[in-house]
Amino acid sequence: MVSHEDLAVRTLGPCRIDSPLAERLVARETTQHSVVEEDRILFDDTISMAGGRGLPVEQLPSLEPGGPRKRIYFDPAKTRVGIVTCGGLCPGLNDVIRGLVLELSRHYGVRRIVGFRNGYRGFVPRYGEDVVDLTPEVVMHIDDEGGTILGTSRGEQDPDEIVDALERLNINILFVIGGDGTIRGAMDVVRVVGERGLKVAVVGIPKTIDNDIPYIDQSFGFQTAMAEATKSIHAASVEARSAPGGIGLVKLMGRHSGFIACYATLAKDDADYVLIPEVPFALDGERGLLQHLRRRVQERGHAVVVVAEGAGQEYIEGEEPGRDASGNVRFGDIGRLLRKRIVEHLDAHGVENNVRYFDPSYAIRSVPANPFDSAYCLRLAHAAVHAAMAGRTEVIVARRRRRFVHMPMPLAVSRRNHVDPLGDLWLSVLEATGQPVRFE
Ligand SMILES: Nc1ncnc2c1ncn2[C@@H]1O[C@H](COP(=O)(O)OP(=O)(O)OP(=O)(O)O)[C@@H](O)[C@H]1O
Ligand SMILES: O=P(O)(O)OC[C@H]1O[C@](O)(CO)[C@@H](O)[C@@H]1O
Ligand SMILES: [Mg+2]
Repeated sequence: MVSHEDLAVRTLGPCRIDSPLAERLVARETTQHSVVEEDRILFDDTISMAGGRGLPVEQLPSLEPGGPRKRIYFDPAKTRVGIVTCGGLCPGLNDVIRGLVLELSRHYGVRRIVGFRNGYRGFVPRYGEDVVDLTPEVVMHIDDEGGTILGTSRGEQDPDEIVDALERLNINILFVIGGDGTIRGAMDVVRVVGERGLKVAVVGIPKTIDNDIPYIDQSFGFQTAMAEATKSIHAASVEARSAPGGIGLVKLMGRHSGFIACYATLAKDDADYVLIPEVPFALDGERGLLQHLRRRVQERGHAVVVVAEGAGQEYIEGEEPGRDASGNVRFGDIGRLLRKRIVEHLDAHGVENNVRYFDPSYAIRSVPANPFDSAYCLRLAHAAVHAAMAGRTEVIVARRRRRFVHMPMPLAVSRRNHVDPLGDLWLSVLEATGQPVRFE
């Protein structure tokens, strides 16, 4: 259970400098639409959860609100900022970079902003990466493209070498844009910064198309990626309906969390089966997927199956799961295995079949952000700049139940966000597909 202590935000010191944004804050008060800096946002949102703690309201776990402060820690004229993007691509990375640079330069008057190339290796001299000056002119139209203008990478780097680079360049604020691995890396940087007695703020903007960062509303880029995924489901459905015994099979990203598969399915209500890592399924047997699918094809002539890449890994034999440079597990291809097993099963039962396999893979995450995600990225970037200028460190900025908040990095990596097999989302998926609660 998340406690008050888990939500405590670290700061570099007292805020003694008037913020250039202070005038705009004079009339602000806590409302449905804003939370003033003196206020806190309750963590629990049901009476049973909050009441179950048995605490007076002021002692309930609460989050620090995001947003501009009247007084800030860093003197903008003397502040030097670094930005890095790490991990896999996600729609909106360029929007976040652009938002950071524009907010820092236009509203706070920060003049020295650099981008480190290709993730954490951009700090390490032996890779020979250059450092990019990020000005408003450089970033103005980068949101038109997917990817990240800074490049990204996986793979472990020595936090001491990262902090050496921060020291060499006199960086006061580091923005890290990345997923759980990136945030863990940032926590190592914070540790070394502390050991050396430096005053460097490290603020994260969480990035994951898998939507697997806990305690936040959907992560940026998720909506865009999910919308892209619907195109493959639609194509699979068209193919399936246009051939005798047509079966459209779509594999979507989602290593440990099946959010993309679930939401894309709900958005394009064409799928008959959704398989996700969180819900194990039996392939064989009277109540297994294959029998069910065969009956469905015999009755209705076609079917669409959506599978998240991390689902059903226990069926992939003979292949030791590999690891990527960051140590993340590389899964076997559940889509190809399903295709093989479906064809074998239907052939064995003399059922005509035409299986079409779609693997949109990277295509869903390399596109530019849609307008919703672009706006979301910009607002996250604003919140990140406000947090950093106020000396917050080892935090990510996040939106939780539509409020922008500061969340300590340790909490953000304390667990993974999963589709709850007993929760509302999975229930909606079951209702939309009509598939059984379990294949067992
Ligand atoms: N446990 C860890 N401790 C320190 N650094 C880490 C850790 N895990 C990953 N990193 C570093 O963070 C960077 C990005 O990590 P990773 O490749 O796991 O992507 P990610 O940020 O989790 O994003 P994605 O959502 O694409 O998985 C890499 O340089 C990696 O070495
Ligand atoms: O092949 P890459 O670039 O390492 O990334 C693939 C992985 O990255 C993600 O997009 C995010 O972690 C996963 O869904 C996917 O398995
Ligand atoms: Mg990760």
